[in-house]
Amino acid sequence: MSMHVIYGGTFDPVHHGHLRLAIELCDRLGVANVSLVPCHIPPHRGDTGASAGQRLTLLELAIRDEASLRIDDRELRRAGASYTADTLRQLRAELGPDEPLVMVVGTDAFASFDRWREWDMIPELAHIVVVQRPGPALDPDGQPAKLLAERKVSDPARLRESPAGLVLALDAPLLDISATGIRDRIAQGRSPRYLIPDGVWAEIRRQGLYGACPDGNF
Ligand SMILES: Nc1ncnc2c1ncn2[C@@H]1O[C@H](COP(=O)(O)OP(=O)(O)OP(=O)(O)O)[C@@H](O)[C@H]1O
Ligand SMILES: O=C(O)c1ccc[n+]([C@@H]2O[C@H](COP(=O)([O-])O)[C@@H](O)[C@H]2O)c1
Repeated sequence: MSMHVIYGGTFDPVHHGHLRLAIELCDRLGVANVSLVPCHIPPHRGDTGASAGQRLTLLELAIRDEASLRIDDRELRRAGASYTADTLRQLRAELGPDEPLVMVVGTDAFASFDRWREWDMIPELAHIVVVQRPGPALDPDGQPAKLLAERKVSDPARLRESPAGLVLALDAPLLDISATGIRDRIAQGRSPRYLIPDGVWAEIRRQGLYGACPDGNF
């Protein structure tokens, strides 16, 4: 039985931390591809530095030569805030009731999982892979930690045994890169090279995104 894996984010801009994790997920979960799902209007955060269309263009440039990475632009085609429960419901309707569906989040995003729209529906629709990122540990008394404790598995193979409902805490090596750090760097006139793909940086400069100077040094 195949398994569908989605990795959602604002990707403002996409960076090598995201891309490396997506490749690592293919290996660890044993899937041929992972779908990156850029959000249209991110819930629970302020305005983005680049528009949804610009973030999509950067993502397309980033994965152009990588067959195992796909873009699922369904959130960009929906008006309003991009709620993950809506995305998973749409995907579940397309995949049918039996195919395992997996959603990937970093610990920073999972820490506030109980503030997501219809969060308690999400484990009914998908498995959750939580990837450890540097930062504060989960509040042991909070709902996300409870969900993890109740549904935790450590073997990725378990995800193939049911369509939804399990939480896999994945200890993958992560690159210490954040989109915030990249936006700050660019705004200060410093180079983000080797943190993001060269094609993404060239496009950021071409469009003058995040305060980049189009004529500046590569
Ligand atoms: N370096 C990284 N390695 C692995 N996962 C990451 C990394 N950076 C972000 N993620 C995860 O990718 C998803 C999307 O992240 P997002 O687009 O918000 O990137 P970000 O770098 O955290 O951005 P920002 O700094 O703007 O918050 C989240 O689940 C987040 O935890
Ligand atoms: O559905 C929600 O209420 C919700 C609230 C916060 C974040 N999310 C999703 O979590 C993913 C990571 O979010 P972010 O802000 O770290 O890019 C992204 O796909 C968001 O759409 C979803």
